[in-house]
Amino acid sequence: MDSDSDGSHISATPPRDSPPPSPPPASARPALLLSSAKSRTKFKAAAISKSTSRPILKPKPSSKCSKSAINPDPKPPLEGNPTKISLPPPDLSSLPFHHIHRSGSINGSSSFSSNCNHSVPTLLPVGRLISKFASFSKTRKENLKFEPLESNPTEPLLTTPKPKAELGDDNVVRQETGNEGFNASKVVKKHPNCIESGVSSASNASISSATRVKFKSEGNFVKLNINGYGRKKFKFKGKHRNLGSSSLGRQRFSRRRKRKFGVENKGEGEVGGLCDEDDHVLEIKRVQKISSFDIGTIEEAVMRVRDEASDENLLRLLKLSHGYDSFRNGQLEAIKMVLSKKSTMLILPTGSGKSLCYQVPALVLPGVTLVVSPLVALMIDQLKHLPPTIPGALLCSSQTPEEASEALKLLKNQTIKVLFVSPERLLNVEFTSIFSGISLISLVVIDEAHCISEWSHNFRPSYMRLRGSMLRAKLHADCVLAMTATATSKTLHNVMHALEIPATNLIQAVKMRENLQLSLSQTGNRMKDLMTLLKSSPYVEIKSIIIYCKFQSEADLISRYLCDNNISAKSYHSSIPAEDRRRIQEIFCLNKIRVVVATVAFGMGLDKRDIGAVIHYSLPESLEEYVQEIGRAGRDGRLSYCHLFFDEATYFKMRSLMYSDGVDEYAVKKFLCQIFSNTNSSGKICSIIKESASRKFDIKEEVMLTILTQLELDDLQYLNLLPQIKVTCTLNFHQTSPSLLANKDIVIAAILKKSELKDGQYVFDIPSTANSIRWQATDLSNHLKSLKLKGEITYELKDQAFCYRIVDVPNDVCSLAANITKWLSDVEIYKVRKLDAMFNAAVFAVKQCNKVDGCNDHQHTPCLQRKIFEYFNSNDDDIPNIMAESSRFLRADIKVFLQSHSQAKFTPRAVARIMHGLASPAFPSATWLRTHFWYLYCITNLCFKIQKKGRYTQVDFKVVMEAARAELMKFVSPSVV
Ligand SMILES: Nc1ncnc2c1ncn2[C@@H]1O[C@H](COP(=O)(O)OP(=O)(O)OP(=O)(O)O)[C@@H](O)[C@H]1O
Repeated sequence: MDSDSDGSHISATPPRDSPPPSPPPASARPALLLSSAKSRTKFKAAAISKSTSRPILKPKPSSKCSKSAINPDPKPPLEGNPTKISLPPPDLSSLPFHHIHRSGSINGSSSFSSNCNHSVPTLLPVGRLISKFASFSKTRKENLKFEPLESNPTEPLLTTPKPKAELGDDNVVRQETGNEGFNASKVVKKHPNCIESGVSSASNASISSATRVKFKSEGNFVKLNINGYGRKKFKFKGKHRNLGSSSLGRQRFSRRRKRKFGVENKGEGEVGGLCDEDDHVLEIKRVQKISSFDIGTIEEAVMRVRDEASDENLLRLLKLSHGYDSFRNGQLEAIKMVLSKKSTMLILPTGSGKSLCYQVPALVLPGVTLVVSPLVALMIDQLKHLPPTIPGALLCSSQTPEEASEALKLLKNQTIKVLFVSPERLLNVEFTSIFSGISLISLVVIDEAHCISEWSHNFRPSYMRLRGSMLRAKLHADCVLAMTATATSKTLHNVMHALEIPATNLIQAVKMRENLQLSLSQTGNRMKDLMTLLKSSPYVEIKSIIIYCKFQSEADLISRYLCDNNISAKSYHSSIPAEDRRRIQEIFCLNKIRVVVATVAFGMGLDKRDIGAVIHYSLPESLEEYVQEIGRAGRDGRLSYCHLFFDEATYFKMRSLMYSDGVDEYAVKKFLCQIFSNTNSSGKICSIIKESASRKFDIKEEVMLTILTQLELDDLQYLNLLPQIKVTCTLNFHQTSPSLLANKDIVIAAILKKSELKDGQYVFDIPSTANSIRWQATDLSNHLKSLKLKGEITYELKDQAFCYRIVDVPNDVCSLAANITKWLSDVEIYKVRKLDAMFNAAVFAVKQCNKVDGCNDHQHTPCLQRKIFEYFNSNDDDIPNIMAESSRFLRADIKVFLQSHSQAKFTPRAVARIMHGLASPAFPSATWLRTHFWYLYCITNLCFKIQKKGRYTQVDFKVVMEAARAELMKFVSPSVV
């Protein structure tokens, strides 16, 4: 069923297959951190400055602060040597995928592109991700030329039902079903995504996981992933014949399973089992539809659409290429807009099928469709989900040079129809030079387009550099499709402005799907309440759940706790190695674990259709984040459950954290001085070592990048950003002597001139050496690599740096610094407002909802949907908050703190951070948590003394900063009161 609704409809979703959930047990009132609880329960209007558009303009020169005022060597803000925390470089050796070349692709014989050759490889994603599929290995050997894949002997074949003991969920199921009396309300009907209960749970679970692998749509790959059944019969005439055989095999396999397990599945468990089968049947039918037409028929359909992009022609093409019977809300409109070369902004809810809106045009348009995606994992996932009729490839930083050049070759030959790239790659000069003078790209798709806007919940500096003018100039792309699921009107305006999309070309459907039942509760003991929730109906029966939390440590703790309580769970966050994360996502998708406890890092691009519940253990940072995360539930259209736990203590902590990126004008000015310190450097490569600069200016690396990105943008254009590299090289010679090698190698000659000899090793700076011979730094690095391969040298690189080329030097650094600081501060305020809006919506539902529109107990679908709708459709900047106005001890504490650290240099922000228990590059927690102002000490009911980070988190950060400013003034000149 298509569960999407049109924008006009915002209402509660009546349960389709199961009764409404019985409410989780009432949770305790939250314990307040400080004694001034009264003042915090009242809302007060926030004094927040209003700003709507990018405020930075090239500053006019002022007499005080001119080019000459640039001081290249600012003093560090803190005397002494702050503890240095060095992070290991990312390990790029464990690449997540390879390319598979399958000779003689569908495209080869087609006229998708006039330039297409006859025997061209189709690129498919593969790698360890799928290496364990034995059936696939077979296919590989027979039909395809593949790279060797790693096999995991410990891992059973997914197509084989697992022995009971291996299924971690079994105990859980038994125990939880044995625990049914836990919740008073008895479940009559099961949630369709539920765990099968009873004795046969193991068998059922194994069916479930096995069949899910077989029937899950995995684009190019899975449709080739023959499981060994029914290979003889196939209808497809082209190279995709495996596709047909695969689906027939699936059908047969499914029937056998039905026969084998049908008896045990009777009763309650049957519901779940049948639902799986229903899915399978639908998927089989869809795949059969695609496979039962040959390429000629699809080509003909494409030609018809090219002649006339009518509803009828497009629908026919959709059926043939994707096997779907109809378009969903917004899809047809978006496809038509794109086919008529109109740049379009598309806002559709998560899981509503945005990808289809570029996939169909990719088939029809003559050139390549370039899809810009923020995450490698997302790109891989999207590539996997391309239908077999659309060959695609991707380019990302974690590829080997061979893989990247292979993908580029396919792009140039137009053997692919879709290329996924990261924004960084798209901005790379080497990449864009491919397109100079030729029109290869028909359409540029910006996925997760909200990342362009600094006002979005997910701003990415590299996305900000994507501009309509740049795409036209560098890629000759005359049509842009920007897609997102969540954007406020301010974000939307920003994105459309950046990409030059006319206001009329906006397609927007409802923000949320209707099959999500939203509930929430204020909690005093989240872990206890979470366990209660998971053991009560309907959650106890749901077989696939995501729990979102704010902190990595929380995720680890909860997953351990769940495992200890016989709920199979894994934690997922960015500190977990990429390979392990990939594996966790994979086993979750195969329903081998029931719960993933994750930070925000999990879920982008996750297309698991049967997630039955999303639980927020912590408040999301914004309503956008909330909508996006709950949108991962119920993608199969079935009623799914989303519960949010919130409490004031976590809100205060999160609100405080929002200020951890902030910078002072003073620091920005010093940073700008450093950037432009070499005024004679026009055209040369400059670099700033990230780690040391971050400590020196007390600015986080991401914020430094944001500032540099601002300086590059159209309205300023002071510099061009270059790829980041490690700039310090320590080199050893092995075969030829240095001087002899220098005679025949210009790079070595330059290195000898530029390097210092330390312990027999040559230490030099790569950018300045490259400048001395007018080379690109990346070319010099490549040259060193080739000398290393020849055995001439070995070397080590360190000091990751921002690299840039200066275009223009600002006349007035002071006002430029002021403008940038103001802009950063506005972004910070906006982020805080988003959190306030999220918290307020939760508080409203719990405390103010009159429960007349269908809300009851903890279930607040209608009122939360209304709040979300209002949020996305209003420009209201005046969002109230519950922060304390001040504390009577604040000034006194700051005074004592300054007196006891009189040797250190503080800014008001640095002091406020310490009072909020926030670390910064120059004031790392390793050093500063020793001060007792870092923590708040509380005495619990049981007379235990516990410490909580952030003594003043309940007081607005800006208020603490102002108090610090006043005390610092007094401290510096005691006459100031
Ligand atoms: N017209 C259609 N009919 C039926 N299913 C469809 C249709 N269009 C897309 N789908 C299916 O909907 C699911 C979600 O599609 P897709 O991943 O493109 O969603 P999305 O909007 O990009 O989601 P997200 O915002 O989470 O990335 C996919 O499994 C896809 O095959």
